[in-house]
Amino acid sequence: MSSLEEPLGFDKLPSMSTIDRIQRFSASACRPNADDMSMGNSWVRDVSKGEAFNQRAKSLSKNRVKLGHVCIPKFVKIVEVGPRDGLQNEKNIVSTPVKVELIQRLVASGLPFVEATSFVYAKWVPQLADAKNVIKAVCDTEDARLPVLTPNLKGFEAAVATGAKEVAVFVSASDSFSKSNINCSIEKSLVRYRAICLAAKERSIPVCGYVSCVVGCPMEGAITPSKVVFLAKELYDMGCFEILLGDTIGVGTPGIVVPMLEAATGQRRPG
Ligand SMILES: CC(C)(COP(=O)([O-])OP(=O)([O-])OC[C@H]1O[C@@H](n2cnc3c(N)ncnc32)[C@H](O)[C@@H]1OP(=O)([O-])[O-])[C@@H](O)C(=O)NCCC(=O)NCCSC(=O)C[C@@](C)(O)CC(=O)[O-]
Repeated sequence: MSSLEEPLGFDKLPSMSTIDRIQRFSASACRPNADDMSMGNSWVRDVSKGEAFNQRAKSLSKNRVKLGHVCIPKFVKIVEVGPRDGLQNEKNIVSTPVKVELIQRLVASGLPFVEATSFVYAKWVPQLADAKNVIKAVCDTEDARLPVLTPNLKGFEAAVATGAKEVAVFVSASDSFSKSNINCSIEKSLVRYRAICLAAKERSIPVCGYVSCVVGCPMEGAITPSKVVFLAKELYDMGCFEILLGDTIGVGTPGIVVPMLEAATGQRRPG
């Protein structure tokens, strides 16, 4: 067993009293600062885009504290995705009022980020066909940010017209997964997301960027970190204020996730 695979004993965890309660539970605690929200501009002002991405990635990797020989993050940002990722796979369609209540209860429980729904093709994802009505009902929520998934400009325009204040784009590190999920190649999806980021910038709408299948794909198998690094940089350069790396099918182990994260945060050359 390598040191990375050793379980972290409870005695090594910081006690909850050492973590400020307000910091843990307030929505603003995890809100990106003005630079983070500015669609990447502040980081590309003085340096080339490649250096900007590396600098940003390195600064993110400083968010760590050492406990014995184990490094853990100083804080963990929780993004609750149940109303979107959870409900999109439900066999029975959940009614709009129940979805709205679910979002409101999640926010009331203290979660500062709740992914509310997605603006996708209803024929493909009928469970979320009521995205407009859900967003109309919750868009004035003040205690949390409620991003929505938008796969193309059509989805982005519909989301913003309905009242969404933050959107997310989602690229896959596997071309096969991309084709089966959004019916286009990785390259074509990046073209779509650039268009979304441009439109979002004009309206000061923050865009976060998902990379899915970061360590494994159900069709292509193992995914190399270099693909993740390439896509994270693409998303960052087009203006995403935050990059989320998803182990979509849950095949990650420390042995493969850690090298991928080190590559993505600029601490090692991607393999
Ligand atoms: C991306 C598309 C739309 C392309 O779908 P397409 O068929 O290639 O699109 P198209 O442009 O050829 O248009 C076909 C029809 O879709 C409509 N259309 C086109 N765009 C939209 C839109 N935005 N909203 C509503 N309708 C739309 C369009 O108007 C047209 O309607 P018709 O004329 O036939 O009636 C489709 O493939 C789709 O909706 N896919 C669903 C993808 C999805 O929701 N996947 C699950 C979420 S991703 C995920 O779970 C991973 C993640 C994020 O969680 C990360 C992780 O877990 O790691």
